[in-house]
Parts: sequence; C-alpha cells; structure tokens
Amino acid sequence: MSARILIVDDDPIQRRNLEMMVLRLGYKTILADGGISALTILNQRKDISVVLLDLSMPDLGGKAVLENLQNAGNTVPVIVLPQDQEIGKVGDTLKLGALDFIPKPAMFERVSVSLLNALRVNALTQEIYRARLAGQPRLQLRDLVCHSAEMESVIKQARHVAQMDSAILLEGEMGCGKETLARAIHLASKRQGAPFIVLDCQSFQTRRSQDTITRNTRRGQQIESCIEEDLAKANGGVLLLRNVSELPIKVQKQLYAHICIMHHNPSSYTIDDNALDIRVIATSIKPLRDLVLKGKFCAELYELISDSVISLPPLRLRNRDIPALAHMFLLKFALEERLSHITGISPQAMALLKEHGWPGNVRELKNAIHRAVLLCNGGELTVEDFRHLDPSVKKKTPLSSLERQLEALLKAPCGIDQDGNVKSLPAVEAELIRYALNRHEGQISKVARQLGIGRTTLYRKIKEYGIDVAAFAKK
Ligand SMILES: Nc1ncnc2c1ncn2[C@@H]1O[C@H](COP(=O)(O)OP(=O)(O)OP(=O)(O)O)[C@@H](O)[C@H]1O
Repeated sequence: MSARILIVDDDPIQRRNLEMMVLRLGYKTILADGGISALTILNQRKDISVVLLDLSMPDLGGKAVLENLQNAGNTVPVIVLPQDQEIGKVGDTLKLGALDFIPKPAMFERVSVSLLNALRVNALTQEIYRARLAGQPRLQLRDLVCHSAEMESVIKQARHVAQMDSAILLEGEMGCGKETLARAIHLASKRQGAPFIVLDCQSFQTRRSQDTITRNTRRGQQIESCIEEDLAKANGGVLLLRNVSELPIKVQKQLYAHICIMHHNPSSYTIDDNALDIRVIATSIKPLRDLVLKGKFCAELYELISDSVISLPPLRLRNRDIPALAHMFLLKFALEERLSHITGISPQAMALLKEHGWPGNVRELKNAIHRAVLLCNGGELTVEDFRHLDPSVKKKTPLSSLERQLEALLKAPCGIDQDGNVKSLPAVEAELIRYALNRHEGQISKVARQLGIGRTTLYRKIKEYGIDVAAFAKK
C-alpha cells in the first residue's frame, strides 16, 4: 500500500505543485491549507507517513506546528519548505524535530530523495514502536497516552510519586487504567526490577470460609495465609491491593496491623525470618474517603495507604485521548491478528468513538477496537465495524448546577435508610459528625460551630462513636 503524504501550505499554487510531484512519485496525498488544519489532521489520522511543511503560514507557522508535534510526542517525519530568505531558520526547525528541508521552489529530484529517506525513517520508527508494543507486556509512563489536560496532570503526579517510596492510592472508575498506571509507576521507581504482586481484594468476597486460612504469627497477630504469601512474594517490590474497598473489614484490620509494623519497625517484621520491605499501592473504584466517612472502610488502613492519592478521569472526560488510544489498540490488534493491512480508522468511525459514553472506560475501548479489527473488511475501521457498540450509551452533558445540588443532597446524611426504616439517633449523629468533619477537613472548631455544640461535647461524641479525626484532616 502506498504511503500517504500530508502537504501543508497556505499557497494553493505551491500546494498543487507539490501534490503533482508527490502523486507522480506514486504516493497518496492529503492537503492542509494552514498549520491548524495540519495539526487537526495529524491528531485524527494515523496513516500519514511524512509531512511536507511550509514555514510561513498566517494561522500557525511551521515552527509552531513542529513545537506542537514535539509536545504531543508525535514522531511523524517532517520535511520543512523554507523560502530563500528563511534558510537561516532551518537550524531552528531541525532542533524542533524536522528531519530535512527542501528549499522553495521545490525540485522534483530533491522531493523524491528527501521523501524516500523520510519514509525509511518512518518505517523504522513504526517498527520500533510495534516491537515495543509486542515485546513489552508492561507500559511505561512515557507510553501512556496523555493528550488531554486531565491525563497530563495524572502523569505529572505519577512521575512525582514514582521517585518517592510512599504508599499510593489510585482511584477511578472500572477499567480506566489504575493497574496500568500502578505498573508504570513501579517501572519508573527505584524498585523497578523487583516483584510487582497483585492481591485481588475482590476475591475475598467470593471465598468460602473454608477456603480462607487465618493463622497466628509469631508476634501474635492474625493474618490470612494468602496475604502472608503475597507479602512474602512482594518483598523488595510492590504489593498492589487491587480494589482495596472490597476487602472485608476483618481483613482490613489484619492488613493494617501488618503494614503498620512493617513501616514503623521494619527490622522486626519478618516472614520466615526475612525482613520485609514493601511499597503498597492500592486501587479503588469507590471513593475510599467516602467509605471511611460512612464507617465502611477502616480509617487507619486508609491513612496508611493514602500517602498520595491520584484520581484517574473516566474516558468520557478524556476526549482528546480517544484517537491516540484507538490507534494504539488498532496497531496492537492488527499486528497480533496478522491483519497489518488495517492501518486507519475512518473519520466517521472516529466521530462515533468520541461520541460514545464508554462506561467500561479504556478496557471497553480496547475490546471494541479488537472486535472491530476482526470484523473489518478493508484497510480502515468503519462505522459498520463498531455496530456492536450500544448507540444509546452516549456521553452525558455536564451536570447543571441544579443537578449538582441534587447530587450533593443525595450524598448528605439522612435519618432514613435505603429500605425506608428510621435510623437510630446515635447512628444519625455519628453520620452527621463524620459528614461535618469531612466538609471542614477535620477542623474541630469549625465543626463544633456548625453543629451548634461545644468543642468538649464534640470531642466526647467523637470518642464515643470511635471516629478517627485524623482521617479527615487536609492532605
Ligand atoms: N493508558 C493506557 N494505555 C494502554 N492501555 C491501557 C491504558 N489504560 C488502560 N489500558 C488497558 O485497559 C485495560 C484496563 O486497564 P486497567 O486494568 O489498568 O484498569 P483498572 O482501572 O485497573 O481496572 P479495574 O477497575 O477493573 O481494576 C487493560 O487491558 C489495559 O491494558
């Protein structure tokens, strides 16, 4: 299949001349009349092999286009087209990642050689990328798609925490990439060569009591034997508590006791006489702090595992990431299924992907692309290949302020439970105190004032209900 060349020039005559030459060389073309339309095309299509780029354009010049591509991590080879008086600027464009330059007016021979070299570079880059995708089961932080501001901020936080050795809590909807991010953080940390062990906390929900063996350690604490095994396996590396909110309260308390000793007195913490040194990373679909407030998650364990909290946005709020993720999955599955002739996604199909609500997030997108690759009859995925997507699952418009108020109201403490039964007064009081502590980030004076009681009374009630004020303090 012939390569596609993007020709970017605001002058229609120059554009036409270049197009004629490129077509004569047997390549396909796509034309852009300015820098902005060039960036839009490059953002949406992944079948462009080389860009021929004019330097002076009224909307966005060639240098700015190169800067944008560099920031977005786009490695498509670019050949710049300077006028005589712009030859002095070529050095700057090469520093910004341009591969070559063709002085204007462009000569056929020069275009031919320069394009051939650029296509070789592109083929090699693609080959390396494919090899990385195929050979490397784990993605690194630099591989994670982050074209949206939301993900950019997540990756920035992740790079920061990777350098530390403290516990991390990753929160976000199902399938939005929490475990993927946890592994990438591990690979960027000083523990990178050490084990990364996943403890699936959900599995405790389905275990029958005879399947769980609780044993007493030499220090007298109880521990589920499977946790003890995972702690031993993770020594020196990371223990990932996947969906930590699903751990039964009893097990949460055991785990807290063990991590506590490990952190505060590492030399005394041994399993089979080996001192343990483990970084804990936890993931949760449910907001853990809310569960602590409702008394449904052990506040002490929350404190231990949430030195840093990173919230991953759902895919429907990361619209700008969808094209890049979709193309990445397309490349992966086309390679795996030996269907490498499928190289693109039609603009209509891409519009459909951007419109979809993705309740299953990145996992759902990945599966959708896999199915589409298997259904595809041509060289690009079309709307027809995504016929299995439920058209009623569209992105929701952002909540109006009235809806937000209603949502807050529904989350507020209430004296009636879900079955319509009246709750006991102490239960309502405890719930209200937790709510106020959360709202005022654990500031006792403010909470007492809001509740209309004295600080001493508030302290007494906090003690009575076993509320951990520290869990509400500002992080
Ligand atoms: N940034 C990404 N780049 C490539 N693949 C990704 C990315 N994020 C997620 N995925 C893929 O999406 C799928 C779901 O990701 P992951 O398991 O990390 O999500 P999760 O939030 O931990 O899921 P769960 O909530 O079910 O535990 C995986 O197959 C993963 O490879």
